[in-house]
Amino acid sequence: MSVAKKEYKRITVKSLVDMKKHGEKIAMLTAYDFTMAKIVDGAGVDVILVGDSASNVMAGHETTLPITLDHMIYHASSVIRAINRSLVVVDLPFGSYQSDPKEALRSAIRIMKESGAHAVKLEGGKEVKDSIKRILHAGIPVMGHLGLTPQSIYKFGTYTVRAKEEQEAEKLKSDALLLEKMGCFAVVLEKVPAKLAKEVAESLTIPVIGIGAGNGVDGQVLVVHDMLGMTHEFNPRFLRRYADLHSQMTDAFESYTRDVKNRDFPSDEEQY
Ligand SMILES: Nc1nc(=O)c2c([nH]1)NC[C@@H]1CN(c3ccc(C(=O)N[C@@H](CCC(=O)O)C(=O)O)cc3)CN21
Ligand SMILES: CC(C)C(=O)C(=O)O
Ligand SMILES: [Mg+2]
Repeated sequence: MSVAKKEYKRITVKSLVDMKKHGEKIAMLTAYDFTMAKIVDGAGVDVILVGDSASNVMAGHETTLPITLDHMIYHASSVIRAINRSLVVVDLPFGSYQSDPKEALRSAIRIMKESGAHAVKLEGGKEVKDSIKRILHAGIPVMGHLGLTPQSIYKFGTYTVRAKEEQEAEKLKSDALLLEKMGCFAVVLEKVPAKLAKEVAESLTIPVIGIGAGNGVDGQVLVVHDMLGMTHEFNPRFLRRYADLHSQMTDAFESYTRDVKNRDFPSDEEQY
């Protein structure tokens, strides 16, 4: 099951559903800029998420709430210019889809038209079903996002595991089914018990992409700066670091500073 059975020249929303059918796991990472997206795409990552986590990682905000639709379009258009193969999904930011379905559709259309992205993602289930329907009716693919939904952080107060209680778990299961029934092409499950996430993945035909949702789902997503070890103060249990860029970059910046101060850089060969 672990070996790719098919070469996908360009990933489409349909390829992802195919991958699930064939038992091929889906790899997704975030990217917010051209240079990073070029590397992520070139490495064969299936889906690039232009996440509203840019609010934290790029802009330094405490939460994802402040980032605007204009900011998301700027990030997404930079990413789109870099990619050859990956499917690019863009988060609808807080405030751009919750008020009413028409505004949700207008926001989704702006993302598609002004960035060239392939799909949008938004947080929530039943509460946002009319908005999701409206966007889908315009022919825009929608990815759902359930479990820990950071745009609702002030409702919950913490980033703890979600859906540990029976009632919340039941709501999550019915929301996941609703998203599939409406026509979403995939759903992200964030920070929920692995057993529940597996159950949801097995009950759906659309892929379930997990972050802190265990190994029983159809794919995984991480924030690229986290998995590269750049955000060394962010330490959730679900995070696996594939590089230690914080220390490598610190070493590089310290060496550069030393070389400049010592008049070692530039050398004779590095000037005209
Ligand atoms: N850098 C970054 N990585 C992310 O994965 C991410 C963002 N930013 N911003 C938007 C959301 C917020 N996400 C989060 C935020 C916190 C935890 C978390 O586990 N925080 C604490 C534990 C909190 C608690 O248990 O009360 C931790 O252990 O770091 C997980 C996902 C995921 N997203
Ligand atoms: C953590 C992922 C799923 C996300 O929504 C983001 O990066 O904004
Ligand atoms: Mg997000």
